[in-house]
Amino acid sequence: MSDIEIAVICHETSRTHQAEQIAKQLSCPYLGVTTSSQLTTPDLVIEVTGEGIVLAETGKKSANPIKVDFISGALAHRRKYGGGKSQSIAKAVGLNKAKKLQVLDATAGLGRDAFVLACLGCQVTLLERSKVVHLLLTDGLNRAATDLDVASIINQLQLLCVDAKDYFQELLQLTDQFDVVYLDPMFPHREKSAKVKKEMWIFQKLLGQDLDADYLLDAAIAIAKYRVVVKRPKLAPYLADKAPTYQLIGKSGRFDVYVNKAFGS
Ligand SMILES: C[S@@+](CC[C@H](N)C(=O)[O-])C[C@H]1O[C@@H](n2cnc3c(N)ncnc32)[C@H](O)[C@@H]1O
Repeated sequence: MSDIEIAVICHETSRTHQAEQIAKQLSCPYLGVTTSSQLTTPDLVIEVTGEGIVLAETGKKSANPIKVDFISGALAHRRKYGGGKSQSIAKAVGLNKAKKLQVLDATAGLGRDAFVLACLGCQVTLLERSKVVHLLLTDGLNRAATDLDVASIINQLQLLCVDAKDYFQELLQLTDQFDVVYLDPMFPHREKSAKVKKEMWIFQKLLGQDLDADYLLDAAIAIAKYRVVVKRPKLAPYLADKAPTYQLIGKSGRFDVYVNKAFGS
């Protein structure tokens, strides 16, 4: 992981207590009531705002702050018009063959893939090891849990702040708990979209690359009842250099599917 500097700020005095608590939790400084564009250091700030918790760059050029939003924007659009079980992610986890799946998303990130899977009926346990990302995701989940349209979907998600390597060790004693293990470790992005670039840049600045990702594959295969799905950029090498049983290839990304056994067997 990278060792970039991060601090907490808030937009209104009424949020001071919450911001101080978050700073304490993350063991980083609290810089008071201000905005990211008014600061030049540190590199990144967590902004506690009336509309939720945001991760942003400091400085005048700060744009596209990262915030988890399951209620509106791209994920709301995907929930309504995303194509249901004909989407690649649905086929990759096996929703064209099994109706209800228990999925372990071992690299939760901003929870977008997990949310899509929950919209399609999966129960998803999410693991996130970064305390900052876990904070953003918890905030997004809490806000969405009070929204009438998405609350029932959010109920299908359970988030844990843990390193998947430790969690996998515990699971080796309890086989068959998860039908599918889903992995989407960080990989340097080459997509052209400015927004994605900026967001990935902030994320890579915060997290670095997941250099231990190869280790996750064998452990995931050992615990998944039916299959492991790995999301990769289209041209990326296989995780752990291991060829999958088959692939689903899209425009910019692909899913590598490692089958342990057929559904129902
Ligand atoms: C590319 S992001 C995942 C994006 C996610 N699929 C989404 O839809 O938002 C990868 C995330 O996995 C987390 N991660 C990587 N290795 C992990 C591990 N061993 N245990 C838990 N989380 C991990 C990183 O901190 C990062 O937040």
